[in-house]
Amino acid sequence: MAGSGKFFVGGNWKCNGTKDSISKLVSDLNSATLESDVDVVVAPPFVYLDQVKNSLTDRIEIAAQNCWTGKGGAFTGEISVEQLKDLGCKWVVLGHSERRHIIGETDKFIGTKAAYALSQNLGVIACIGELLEEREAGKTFDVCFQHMKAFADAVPSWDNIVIAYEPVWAIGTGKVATPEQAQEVHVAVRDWLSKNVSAEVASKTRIIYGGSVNGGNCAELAKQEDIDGFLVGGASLKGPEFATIINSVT
Ligand SMILES: O=C(COP(=O)(O)O)NO
Repeated sequence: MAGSGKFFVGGNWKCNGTKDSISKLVSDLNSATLESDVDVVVAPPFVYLDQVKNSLTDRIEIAAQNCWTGKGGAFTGEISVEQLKDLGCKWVVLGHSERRHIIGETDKFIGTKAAYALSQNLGVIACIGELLEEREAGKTFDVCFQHMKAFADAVPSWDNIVIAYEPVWAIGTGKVATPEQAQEVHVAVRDWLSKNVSAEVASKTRIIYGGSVNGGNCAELAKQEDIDGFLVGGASLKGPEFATIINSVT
């Protein structure tokens, strides 16, 4: 299991950065003082994974933002799990709403990727979350449970999975979920795991929140019993602020 701390914080850099800006960000992360019981992961764009892995402190693992569904080969433009592991990746983000709603990845396609990644001992940060119109229609739990079922139907084990609840309406908008809104879904997801997988998996699986987390709102969110960390976008591109977020999870 890649990382077994009680808490987990990921930085999803998305399609951002240059060699120079990433060098500065890595330097800021290397000089940060980080809490001990938090597993920390950053997910650079593919093209910077090697640079980051070879310059970042070992205290922080690297993740990919996507992967192919199986072994490499004649799949133009894809990146295989084997290649990601060759670069030192320990995790991969799968099911991110930007890949579901911009790229059009389906639950089944995402599940296939998750199953293969886990079969090769690459940890999976499994993203779930509803659109604003789905929340407004009272379908938040239905959508999140649909995403959970798609992962559960595909994965060989839950040992190396972190669940990231990321309400789509909070991603990149500055409209962070309230601690109560986030906690309500995290509790429901943990209960779903207990009922559909096992009480043990429900208890040990880290469920992290993502969607406009920043240095100002992280502490209130982190106080919630079932928020085990964060998956941070924009604020993870600022080293000192990302360190503040990491250290808020206790
Ligand atoms: O997509 C996100 C969150 O992004 P923001 O923090 O920028 O809302 N994490 O994967």
